[in-house]
Amino acid sequence: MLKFWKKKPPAADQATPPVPASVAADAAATAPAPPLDEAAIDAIAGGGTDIAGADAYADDAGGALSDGDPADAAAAADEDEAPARRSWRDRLAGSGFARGLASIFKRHPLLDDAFLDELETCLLTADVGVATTTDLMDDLRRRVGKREFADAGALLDALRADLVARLKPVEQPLDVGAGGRKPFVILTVGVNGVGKTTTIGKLAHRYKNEYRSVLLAAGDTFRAAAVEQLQTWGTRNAVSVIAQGSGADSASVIFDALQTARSRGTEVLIADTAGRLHTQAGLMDELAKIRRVLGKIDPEAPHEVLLVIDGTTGQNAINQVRTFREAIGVTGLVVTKLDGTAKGGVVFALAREFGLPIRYVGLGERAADLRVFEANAFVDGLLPASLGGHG
Ligand SMILES: Nc1nc2c(ncn2[C@@H]2O[C@H](COP(=O)(O)OP(=O)(O)OP(=O)(O)O)[C@@H](O)[C@H]2O)c(=O)[nH]1
Repeated sequence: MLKFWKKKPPAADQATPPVPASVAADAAATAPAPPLDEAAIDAIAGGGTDIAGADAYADDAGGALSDGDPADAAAAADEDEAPARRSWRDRLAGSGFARGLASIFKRHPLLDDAFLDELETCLLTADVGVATTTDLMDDLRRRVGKREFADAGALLDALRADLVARLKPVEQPLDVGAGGRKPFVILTVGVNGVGKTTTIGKLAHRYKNEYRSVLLAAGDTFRAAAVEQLQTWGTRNAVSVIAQGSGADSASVIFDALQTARSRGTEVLIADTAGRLHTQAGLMDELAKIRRVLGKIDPEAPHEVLLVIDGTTGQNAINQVRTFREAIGVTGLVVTKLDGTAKGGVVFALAREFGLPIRYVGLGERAADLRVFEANAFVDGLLPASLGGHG
């Protein structure tokens, strides 16, 4: 039994945020489109019709196709790149995990029981999860018992190696050029407020910087501000956004966007969806509908279903992955908000529980703060750089 439980129960799972009850009226410049008629889509898709003029199509569909101003995009890029890119350590230093570990190694020069107990508590409170913590601590206690470590520095090296080994299997970057799919369709899903729209903006920035053509689909038709937010990212990065009025059918918007992307030869299509609690069966069904209608144009689409997880969520993230995986099938994860006060340990819990690729992590709000997940950099960012004479 873990010693931690004898002292203090773990924090209760953080509740997921509520669904927004209303949408801002001013964002709905166009009337909501009627719900998507899947029979009509069969007719379009079956006929293999491609759209001749994407702009005209978007307008006809009551959509707003906002092309970004390259000058704005350049300014945004300057703004994002101007200060030197901050290191992983810099970004993760504020996390509960990093601060806890730094403090333990500073206060305990000796590898005694007090040190090991505190380390165990730190892992658990940082949301690493009971199973992983048990594994890790059993191994460290055994090796300390055998006097395998000459000093705290040697134990730190062992801890680093163990943590990296746990994350290496999920270090699988997303290759949007894979298989020559055009467009490569990314569908982003997740509960409310986890950072889906922001992540899409950052991805658009990243792919544009890789000289890829990108189109965004404003499929979050529930929260009007999400459409504006996406259009702002689109403008900043000179990326078109396909949108319809608020309350429009999400599947219809994303279907339009895929048609448009195909007709333009766009390389990457990224679709936003409304935040939904994993307990809302109706909204979860909507995701299945999106997959169905995309499949009518391209049976393999979406090529990536990215589930965005808020890094501060704690163990509730496990339930979210489970439910979204059942509803739509998840192929990759993005863990956001690992900067600031996030505990960070949930990344280890997710890796152990699901083994799903962690494609990106969010280390801040700026475009350049979305990083391709790297196990070594992440673990090094959490662990103390040096033991300041205690090693
Ligand atoms: N510090 C930090 N903030 C982030 C990060 N990613 C997103 N955010 C912030 O999180 C908040 C919510 O982000 P959104 O992109 O609106 O979240 P969403 O999932 O689209 O929200 P809904 O549409 O309501 O479901 C915003 O204030 C973002 O700036 C990150 O990696 N770090």
